[in-house]
Amino acid sequence: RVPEALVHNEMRANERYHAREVVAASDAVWGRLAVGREDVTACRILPGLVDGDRCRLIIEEVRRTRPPPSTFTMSGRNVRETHVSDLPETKRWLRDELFPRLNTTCDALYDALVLRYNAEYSHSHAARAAQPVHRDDAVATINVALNDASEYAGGGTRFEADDTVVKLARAGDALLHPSHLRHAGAATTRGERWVLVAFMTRRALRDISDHARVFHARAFAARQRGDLDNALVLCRCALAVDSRDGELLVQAAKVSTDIADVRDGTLRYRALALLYAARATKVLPRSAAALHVFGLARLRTARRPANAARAVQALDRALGTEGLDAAQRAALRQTRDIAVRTVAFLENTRSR
Ligand SMILES: O=C(O)CCC(=O)C(=O)O
Ligand SMILES: [Fe+2]
Repeated sequence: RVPEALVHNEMRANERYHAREVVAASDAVWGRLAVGREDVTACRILPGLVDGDRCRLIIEEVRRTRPPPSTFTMSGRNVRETHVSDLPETKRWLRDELFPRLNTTCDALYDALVLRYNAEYSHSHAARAAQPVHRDDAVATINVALNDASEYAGGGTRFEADDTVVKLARAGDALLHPSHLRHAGAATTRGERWVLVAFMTRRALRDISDHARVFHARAFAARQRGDLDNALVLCRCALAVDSRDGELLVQAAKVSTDIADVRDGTLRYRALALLYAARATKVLPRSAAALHVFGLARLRTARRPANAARAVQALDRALGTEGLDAAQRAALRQTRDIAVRTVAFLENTRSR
């Protein structure tokens, strides 16, 4: 068990580290704005927040904007986005009208984008008009529908923790959510979906939104340099902030597996890996990475053929997921072969 004091100290160090990081980022944007005092703690739908004429004006401004829209790293080529900093009229309206009206505790706009998901460009799974699961680098995110949901199929904002998709019906409806909640842009499968997304932060970040992401990055770096004990402490810190982050659970399972393999051959860390991996597959039931690490953990703790058979099942499900590349497929097949041989081995030793 990781001592609580250690976790606490890491938390404080992280708070300072992250405050610096986010303040540096928000210094680059549009400056300080006066706002109200209402806290943002959960998702909230704000029907009719913006009027339809404004939505049309924003779309028109994007359409006539040259040079071509900038590229946002979260999205594939099937999602086009334009930074609001390239849209003078929309920027003025957002800063002087919408942002003050939202009355959040945020005192800065970190960034804002107009996104355009077009189903036409979606030829393959990897090129869907979607965004992967992520956190936004901010405290609160406002997402404004710029066109009606009747103009497209699919789409909406998916929240990982409860696997719900929020779809806004009318142009001008909005969704306000804490930026640290892991979410994705669900695939638009027909037509075109337009949204304005604005990321709001606080300059004095006392209630920092994004510890889990920063801890996760530090855990990853610690694991890369072979500092497995620290990697595990950092995973624990991140999980203390967000126990339902699937990618983090995968990472924690990998670190525990590494410790078991490299240093501590006892069942302790293997059991821990299995615990994290099982939780990861609950949060991300269709993730090849989660299923793979679960298969490995299940295999390495298997004492009976039924346990090893469960590893084979998980690996089969991983092999059935969409969007695998050749290397992932080969690694999964290899683990599956070992699992199949382990089932046979355990059956043999038992029958003797
Ligand atoms: O399409 C959506 O609703 C989500 C967009 C989003 O999460 C983002 O741009 O950060
Ligand atoms: Fe987002």
